[in-house]
Amino acid sequence: MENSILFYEPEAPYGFLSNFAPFPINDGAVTWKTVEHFYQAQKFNDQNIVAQIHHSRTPADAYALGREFNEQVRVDWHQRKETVMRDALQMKFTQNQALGHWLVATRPHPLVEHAFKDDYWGDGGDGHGKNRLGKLLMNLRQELSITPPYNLIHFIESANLPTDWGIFNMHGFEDPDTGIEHVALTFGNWKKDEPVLIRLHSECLTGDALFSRRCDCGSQLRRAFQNIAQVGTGAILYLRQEGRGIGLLNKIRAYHLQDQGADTVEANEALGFAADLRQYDFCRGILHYLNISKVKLMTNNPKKVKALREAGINVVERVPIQEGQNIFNERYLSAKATKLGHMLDVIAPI
Ligand SMILES: Nc1nc2c(ncn2[C@@H]2O[C@H](COP(=O)(O)OP(=O)(O)OP(=O)(O)O)[C@@H](O)[C@H]2O)c(=O)[nH]1
Ligand SMILES: [Zn+2]
Repeated sequence: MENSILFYEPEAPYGFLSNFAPFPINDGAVTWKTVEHFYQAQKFNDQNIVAQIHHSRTPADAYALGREFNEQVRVDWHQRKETVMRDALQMKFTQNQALGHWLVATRPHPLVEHAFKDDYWGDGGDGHGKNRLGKLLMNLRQELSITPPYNLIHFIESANLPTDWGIFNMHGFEDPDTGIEHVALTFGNWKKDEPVLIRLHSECLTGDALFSRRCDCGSQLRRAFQNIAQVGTGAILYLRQEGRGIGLLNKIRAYHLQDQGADTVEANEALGFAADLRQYDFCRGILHYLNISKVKLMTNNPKKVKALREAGINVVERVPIQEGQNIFNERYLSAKATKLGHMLDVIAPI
């Protein structure tokens, strides 16, 4: 089939789809090194054989043991094997969180296990095979693509990003509803339940890229990078929510009104917008992809803490990030403190 994704070797492109790929699964009692270890072991009632397969060093060893004891395969194996494989794939792609997002990202391409020696699970090398593994993966992909958090954001691709504070990993996402692109920058590694230092940073072209002193964004972004580099691990979710969600040109219109005396909230409202249009629920999908469930959030904005908690993210600590106060942004910061509830030690009156 044209534009199919052919996979087989774990080290090759799309190798993460292979049952030999090094992603552990836990069946509630035991952790198995790979899907192949789990699958081969389910063939047998004899617990000695199961133990030998469980401890085998590689998936190839597990596969060979499954062949070696072929005479002792349970009599009902042929009826059971599809259910066993489906359960194994469900565990693999939901317990290894990024994998589920990678699987969904393969849409709409057909998935084919290009296995010359296997015309049941694979395509038999020339397409005559049943490709049952590819079909189970496509069924799971369809299921995940309509299930939170996989349907909140679509992972697209990752790349390295050398910065002034070290080499970060950049992960690109697309909001399936709006098409808006978002970026997450990660540094270092973390375990699943470890609290991670993060920043939800809303895009501010003027502050982040044009060195504006009208706001505190650019200083906060630099501080977020510094803090993460200092700690050694962390993530910056760079959210395309320019202008608190009203966009760049409307923000310039709002600035124009502020040049004539309005404050940052009055200007939004004069343009017919609420003070803050930003939504954060899609961040749950990004944090799920990054395997982050507990955060130390760098923010002065209580709404971001509330939004993440409502999205089921455990905000264990708020880390203040008061940076870049100056004569040009003191009115803006005062308005954020008095009208938007930001936790700022702002010195100047409105
Ligand atoms: N509409 C509007 N948006 C502004 C104005 N000044 C800055 N912004 C936007 O406000 C947002 C600031 O985002 P952040 O710094 O991530 O968040 P915050 O809500 O200030 O809270 P912190 O996390 O404490 O920084 C950016 O999208 C800016 O473009 C303004 O006067 N009007
Ligand atoms: Zn700004």
